Amino acid sequence: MAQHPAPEEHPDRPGSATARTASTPRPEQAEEPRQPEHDETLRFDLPGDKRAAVGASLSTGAMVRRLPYLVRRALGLAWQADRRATAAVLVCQALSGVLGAVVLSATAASLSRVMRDGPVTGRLRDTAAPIAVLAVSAAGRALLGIAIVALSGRITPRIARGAELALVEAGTRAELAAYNTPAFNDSWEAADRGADTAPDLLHDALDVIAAAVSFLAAAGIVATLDPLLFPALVAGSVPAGVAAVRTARIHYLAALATTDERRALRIYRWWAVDKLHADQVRASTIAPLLLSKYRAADARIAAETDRATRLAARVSALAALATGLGTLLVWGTLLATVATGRITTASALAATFALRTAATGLQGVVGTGARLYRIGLYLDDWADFLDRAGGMRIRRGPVVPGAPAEIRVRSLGYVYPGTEEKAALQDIDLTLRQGEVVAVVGHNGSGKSTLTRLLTGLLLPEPGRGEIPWDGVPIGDLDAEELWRRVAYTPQEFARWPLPALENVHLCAPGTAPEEVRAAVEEAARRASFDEVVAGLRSGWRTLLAQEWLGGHQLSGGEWQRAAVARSLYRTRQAPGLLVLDEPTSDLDPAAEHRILHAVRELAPGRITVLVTHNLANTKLADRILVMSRGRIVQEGTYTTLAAEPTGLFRELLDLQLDRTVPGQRTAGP
Ligand SMILES: Nc1ncnc2c1ncn2[C@@H]1O[C@H](COP(=O)(O)OP(=O)(O)OP(=O)(O)O)[C@@H](O)[C@H]1O
Repeated sequence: MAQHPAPEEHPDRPGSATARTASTPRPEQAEEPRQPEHDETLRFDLPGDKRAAVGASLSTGAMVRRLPYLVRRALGLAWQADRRATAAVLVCQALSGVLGAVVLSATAASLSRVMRDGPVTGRLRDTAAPIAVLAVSAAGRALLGIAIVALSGRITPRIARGAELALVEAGTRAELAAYNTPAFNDSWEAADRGADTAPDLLHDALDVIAAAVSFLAAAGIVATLDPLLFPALVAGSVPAGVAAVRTARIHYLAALATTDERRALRIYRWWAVDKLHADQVRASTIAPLLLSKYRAADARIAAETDRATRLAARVSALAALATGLGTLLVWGTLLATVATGRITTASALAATFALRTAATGLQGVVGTGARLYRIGLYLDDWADFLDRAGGMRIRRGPVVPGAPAEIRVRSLGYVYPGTEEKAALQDIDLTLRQGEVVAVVGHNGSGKSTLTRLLTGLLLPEPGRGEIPWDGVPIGDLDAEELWRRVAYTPQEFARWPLPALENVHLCAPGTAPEEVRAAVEEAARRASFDEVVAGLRSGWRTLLAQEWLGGHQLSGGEWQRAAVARSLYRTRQAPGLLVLDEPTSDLDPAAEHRILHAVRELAPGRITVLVTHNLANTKLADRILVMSRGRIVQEGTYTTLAAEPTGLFRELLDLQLDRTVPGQRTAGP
């Protein structure tokens, strides 16, 4: 059996036993009180998370009020997924309900006929017709049940895929800044779970409908036999119903309480087994550390789940006790009606059968209804994400930009969420003009990449923290799609798309004929030295480049970077506006780097070019260099002027880059 550490022993958990033990000095040593130190853990706290409140308010009344809406919603999803199958399933369900009622009344009729006074043969003959009806109806119901299962089996995978696709589409419509906010990540996670549960909604809705129909049919028969029995039936079923809702609430809240842990499990799992880090997992022998963190998170989930299960069991036990009393009430009422002669023994027998059916139906409505309600909460998260993309849906202005003649940056500052004490950018004032190549250099973390994300409109200036007008129009007023059509951008962490080489460069809309783009792609590839790579591929431009898939060709890091740069250079044909290359040659050999820098210069006329680099020799090709430190531009000039300054950051960095005399260095020669 796996030896999971007890949750309170987890060293990462602030306040955990181990953390306290590690940081609390023993009395004989405790001369100076020390502040306890704790590592930060993966936490995903959500200020203002509404779901805990929603879960806590889950009550029988709320569930009953919401049930019709949820059933409609489930059917709506099914309708979107497959109209004909949904219509067929509804017809089958209705027919099944009718046949259920027929079975019940045929049972009642045959029982009352067989228990009448008179000769046995006559009584048996009289039951033949209702029994035949009963048999045919029961067989019909069974067949309809099979049809319902088959039809919903056809619909539910379509609902699942539709819900998933809608979610992915909504995700691509969110602002980039969304990814920096915990609330967005959380709402994505919740929506993802909602998409997973969407198909269950149909199953449960169909079960609720079936249970409701069965209850109504049986209750109708009970009420016609003796109206007194009906309230007794309802009262007897209430405890089980309330328990079902309470149990659903306990499990929903437990799932909510372990959101962090479940997310941490996925993260540790990914780090442990993803191909991207498989070499480091082995070489740095980190597996035991990752697995211990995984086990600790798992243990916390197990502890919470056990607690919820114990609580739910207690609620169910109480409900079982109350259900016993309820059963006493129902059967006591039935016996009293027989004893007082309100109904005959034959009717009582029929009522027994109908009462059992009605009780099962009612419990089905409430029990499945509670589950439906819980799924409905997840589905709300999904629907909310589709509407608002986690509150971060891209909603920009309508202005369609042309290739910018001038991009200005005025008093720009930028603070990432959660880093209020340290602005990524401060007081940036800058003008970029068409035809110019501007290099950006500076220390790690000085804000270079952040600046490129703002210039390209991937991030927007926050209110009160400056403006970036493109030809006089604030960047937020530009239509986002149209703006990005004017941008060719290679980020520092470029994508390695799992696509054939040709598509990996042109990234055109589906259906684009290869011959339409081939010449331009080849030209871009030549400029980025990617042509040499393609020449060596087993199927040339048609080779699938997908390092994470078996069968996909593996490129080296530098070869991928050539592909990424070729992509941007190709795009300059369609996007004659702004070319931004963030560290485009960091993995390249000198020959490839040289060729790309030439291409940048060649392509400069007619566009604004921004080149972020740590290799200061590369800045010689720039018309202007911006030197950044701690979010500010601290120097500006050409290579010649900046290199000639006796002091300043550029000079300092240049000297360090040229200086390779280090202690212990061996001198050349014998
Ligand atoms: N998504 C993010 N969320 C929070 N802070 C961020 C985020 N991205 C960057 N930062 C912070 O903003 C600051 C500037 O980062 P940026 O990536 O712009 O620096 P850079 O100059 O490009 O660094 P490098 O040379 O290492 O690429 C850093 O302090 C960094 O920690």
